[in-house]
Formats: sequence, C-alpha cells, structure tokens
Amino acid sequence: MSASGESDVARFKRLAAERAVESIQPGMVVGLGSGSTSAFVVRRLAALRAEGKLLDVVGVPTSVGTEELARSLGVPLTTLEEQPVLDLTLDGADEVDPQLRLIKGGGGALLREKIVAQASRRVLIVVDAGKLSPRLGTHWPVPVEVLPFGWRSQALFLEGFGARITRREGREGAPYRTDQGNFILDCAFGPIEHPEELAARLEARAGIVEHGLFIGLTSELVVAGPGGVEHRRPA
Ligand SMILES: O=C(CO)[C@H](O)[C@H](O)COP(=O)(O)O
Repeated sequence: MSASGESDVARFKRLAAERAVESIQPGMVVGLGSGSTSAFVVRRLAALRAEGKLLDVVGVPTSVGTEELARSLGVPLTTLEEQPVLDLTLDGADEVDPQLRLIKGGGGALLREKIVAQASRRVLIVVDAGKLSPRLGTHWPVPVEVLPFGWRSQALFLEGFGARITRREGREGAPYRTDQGNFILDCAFGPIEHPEELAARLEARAGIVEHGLFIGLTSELVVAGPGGVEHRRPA
C-alpha cells in the first residue's frame, strides 16, 4: 500500500493501463474493456483528452458500466453498428497463460468483450502480474453465460466435466444478471489441460450463450508487477 492509499495491485493495474494507452493513435476506434483495469484505461484516455490529446479517438464500450464511466468522463463513444471494425481493443483479464490464452468474465461482461475483441484488428490485454498463470483454471473458475431458461440443465452438463458450479449471485441474494439479462455459472474446472477442446464442447451446447475462455484473440500483453511494466508483442 502506498502513502496515497493505493494498493500494490491497483498501482500495477494503473501502470499497465497507462502504458497500454500509449498504443492508441489519433483517429483510432478503440474497444474499451470492462473491470477495474479497463477503468484505469478510460480514466487515462480522459486525462489525455483534458490535455488536448487523442481528441478524435472514439471508444466502443464492452459493458453498461464502461459506457457509463466513459460518458461521465466525456470520452466519445460509438457502437459496433456504426464501426464494425475496430483498430485496437484494450481490455483486462482474470488469468493469462504463456500462450496468451485467457479467462475473462470476472466482471460478467464476457459476451460483449468477446464480440468486441473479435471485431478488433489488435487486442491488447492489460494486467497486473498476479494474473499470469502456468495453466488456465489454476486460479479462476471459467464464467459461463447461460440463458435463464434451462440453466439447471446447463449446470448439470457442466458438472459432467468435473467442474464445481456456482451460480453467480447479485444483490440481495438475487441471481446476477449480465447486461443481456442472462445468468453466469462460475465453473471451477481446476487447471485445464486442453482449453481449446473445452471451449469447443461448451460452444456446441444450446443454452450456453458464451464462455470466458478467450483463445487466439490476444495479440499483445502489457503486464505490470514488482519488476516494472512490460509490453509483450508478437515476435
Ligand atoms: O473480464 C473482465 C470483465 O468481464 C475483466 O477484464 C476481468 O474480470 C479483469 O478485471 P479487473 O481488471 O477488475 O481485474
């Protein structure tokens, strides 16, 4: 914890976000991720705008929360309908493996985050070093967004993979609802040996809207930790 009251993890997220924002060029259409690291990205963008920089950059938010934050800070927004191809997306992650495969969705925004990532020429993932993992599933469950209709059947299906399933709770004991009104089943698989196979099996199941395994979508990583800030680009 620093004298300002900022925790080490929050500082690493902020430093990673500030470095990542250096990749934004004038005129870009930029996907804005969700979660606390992405909030640092939005705040940095707003601070640069206050200095008269990057004034022609527009963002595509990946959640209602990010949209509200960006609007409150005066960051101009557009939609995928208006801009179906994005230059760059900056987003956080819950877990990152050495091949830059991800678990995302800790904030529940996985569906819109994946749609925006797929629509982006470059996806820059921004994390503190605590997110790095030798194997996905070691530290985090995989969030799976399901339709409320038939959700218990999906939970049984997912238990069939040996996962421990928790339906995410919202306020006052009500089920958590995504921006689409769906439920999230947090699936603790433990370390996942073959994430691609698991992803394919989840995608084949009706009623599963999306899952938090992001495979083949990350083009770059900015990671900040006690050793400093590193920007890993493709070789
Ligand atoms: O996937 C996400 C939201 O759906 C976030 O990127 C992920 O949960 C990381 O959040 P934070 O930056 O707060 O650690």
